[in-house]
Amino acid sequence: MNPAQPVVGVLALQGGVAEHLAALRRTGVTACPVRRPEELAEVDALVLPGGESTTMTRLLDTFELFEPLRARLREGMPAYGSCAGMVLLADSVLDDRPDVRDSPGVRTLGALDVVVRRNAFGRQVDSFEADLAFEGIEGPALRAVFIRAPRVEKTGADVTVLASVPSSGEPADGEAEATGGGTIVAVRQGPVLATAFHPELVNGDDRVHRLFVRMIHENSGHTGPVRPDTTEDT
Ligand SMILES: NC(=O)CC[C@H](N)C(=O)O
Repeated sequence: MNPAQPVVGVLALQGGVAEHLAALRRTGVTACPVRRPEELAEVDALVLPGGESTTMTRLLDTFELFEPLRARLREGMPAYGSCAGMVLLADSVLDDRPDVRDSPGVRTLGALDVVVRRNAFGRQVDSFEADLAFEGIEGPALRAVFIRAPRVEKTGADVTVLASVPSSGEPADGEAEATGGGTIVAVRQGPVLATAFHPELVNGDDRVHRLFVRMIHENSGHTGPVRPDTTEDT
């Protein structure tokens, strides 16, 4: 039995939980915060917001959510991670310090066949905004807000690159090949979506959340409409 609209959870340990809930609700789905394993069991899909991936790793353990969440992802639950959420969904995470091989303190959920580097845009540009072309999203360029953002440095064969920004500095190993020269900032693999930026912070543009809700519908046979793109219902 599939109700017409899915129930979408937002991992509510840290970060822009309220903003993601509001954006999801504007698309027409039921959205609720998830803090406990019982709440995770009730949702059809999950958003992992930004924050600090080391802190979120600790909180996932404290709230006994890490293993149940990894299990749901393995079973194919649709998920969308923004910024630190992208870091957590990755298979493998590199630190911003080039001398450190892996990122200590981050335990990843392994739902995306990508290598992600944390804080990849350097200290001088802790935050910036960019207008992006985004595959699967129509209309004007997407305004993207990056805050101590990660980047994707390698993608597996089943990963689709959805958006890149022009590279500054030296490309990482394999990056030029994967991106045609840009730095990858949004990817999809099956029912899993990730962006290095924060669409929930851009008022009046819910197109990334609408894309995610369409992915949930595709994946699960939910039949209800995704409200069309409009800036009027914000
Ligand atoms: N805005 C964010 O989510 C920042 C992510 C943070 N720099 C991390 O690596 O976890």
